[in-house]
Amino acid sequence: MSDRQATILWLRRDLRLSDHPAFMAAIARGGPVVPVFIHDDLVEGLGAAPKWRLGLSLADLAARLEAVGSRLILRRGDALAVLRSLVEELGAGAVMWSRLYDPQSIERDTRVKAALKDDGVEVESHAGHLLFEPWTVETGAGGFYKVYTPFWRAVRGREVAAPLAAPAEIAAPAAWPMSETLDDWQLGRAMNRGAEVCRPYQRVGEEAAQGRLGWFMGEAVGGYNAARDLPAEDGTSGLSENLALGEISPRRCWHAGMRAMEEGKPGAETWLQELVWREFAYHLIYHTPHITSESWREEWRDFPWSEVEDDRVLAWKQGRTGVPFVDAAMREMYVTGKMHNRARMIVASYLTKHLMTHWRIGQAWFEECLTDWDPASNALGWQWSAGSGPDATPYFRIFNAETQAKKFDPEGVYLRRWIAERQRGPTSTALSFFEAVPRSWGLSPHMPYPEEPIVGLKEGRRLALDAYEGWKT
Ligand SMILES: Cc1cc2nc3c(=O)[nH]c(=O)nc-3n(C[C@H](O)[C@H](O)[C@H](O)COP(=O)(O)OP(=O)(O)OC[C@H]3O[C@@H](n4cnc5c(N)ncnc54)[C@H](O)[C@@H]3O)c2cc1C
Repeated sequence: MSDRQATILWLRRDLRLSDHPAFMAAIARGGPVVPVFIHDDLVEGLGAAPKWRLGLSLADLAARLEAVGSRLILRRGDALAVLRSLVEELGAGAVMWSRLYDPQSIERDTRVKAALKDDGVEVESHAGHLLFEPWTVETGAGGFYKVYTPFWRAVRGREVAAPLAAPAEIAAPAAWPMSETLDDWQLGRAMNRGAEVCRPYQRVGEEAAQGRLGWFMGEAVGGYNAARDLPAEDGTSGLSENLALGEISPRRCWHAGMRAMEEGKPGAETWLQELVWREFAYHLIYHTPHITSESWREEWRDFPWSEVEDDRVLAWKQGRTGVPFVDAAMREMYVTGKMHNRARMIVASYLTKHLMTHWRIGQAWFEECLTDWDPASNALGWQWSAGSGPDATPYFRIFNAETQAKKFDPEGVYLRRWIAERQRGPTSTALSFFEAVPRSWGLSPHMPYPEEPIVGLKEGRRLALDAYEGWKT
């Protein structure tokens, strides 16, 4: 065995053992494999909820690795500096990782790859986070897709390789390098008392994710077409948190969906289409990285959105706008770390249209609060809702939260679940919002619910349309 046979596996958003091409490639090199997670500036910059959720995932992965005789090494610092020092300590000959596609990760990974190669280290980046690498899907004219439906048509018939099994054994180095601990990192610090409230809603790790996928395909996908629009129902897969951190691979999801489709389950194709929305979001973030920070359509960059975080924006964040559907959804996110997709569209519409506030403010708040936060899907979701993005809903399509509630929550179950103030005997779920929020917000379930919306639905619609007309001309 050469003295450069050890391989470092740099884990990031691929926190699983099965269907992990980079892991298998590291094992195939034949020497010991040292899995490492680096707490660098990108991790430091995560919002409170996704950072806390990452910590739960790392703890789960560390336990899984130990069960197969391996370990998860934790190090804090600049990624290149940490990898260089581990290469030196271990005498490692190679570093491998699964690719990421957001602009910050690409910038970092390109720099790290070039420097390690200059040092004479073998470096390989592998697929694993997506079904289709963004540069492999091209329009007839040779460009990238800007519209979802032709993107879906281009990929739906493609061969997707079957998921790989988890390694049964991972060779360990003669001596494990020093590791920091998750306790040292305190990834949940910014969650404060919210962590305890939010914890029961998290389905953490590979085993839980695969179990949920099995449940969804067995019990729920058949009813997905109708249930996916009903925020009070448990009618969607709930796998976004697992996909965001790579606790489950999209390939595993794809194959499960395909099997359900072949079995004639009615919602399966729609579900696969949703999975491909995630791919589309990554296709766009790769080809047009400005989607994360600027209105994707250039002409929208001077739209008169406010970027001031005034009292109305605070009311939106705190679930106190006086528009029950909006408030229920914002509270759902604060308590569970997730929000139903229809609710995401409604709160985004209310912020960017009724409150005439820039989508970036909403994007940043979601980044703070979502345990399924994903750089690509969040950016696309916001720009789609605001009207500034690719294949976006037209700006003048303004959701009416009241009509939406009547249609998709006709019995008011979702509203009662989340808004305590409007009830005599509120549920513990509704009350838990007040246990999760910062004390500094000064909220209590005994406060009266706002009598009037901060901006009425009709009034806000008119203001938004007037602003749009004025801007267009
Ligand atoms: C303003 C806004 C912000 C959003 N931010 C995020 C985010 O930060 N992270 C995130 O994962 N999703 C985001 N979405 C997309 C969507 O709301 C969630 O993916 C979905 O609610 C997750 O629930 P689920 O796992 O039960 O989905 P299912 O309905 O079971 O769908 C299966 C999977 O498909 C993908 N998917 C579904 N809908 C979409 C979509 N519209 N766009 C992209 N991928 C999709 C997800 O990975 C999801 O897990 C956002 C949507 C909007 C409108």
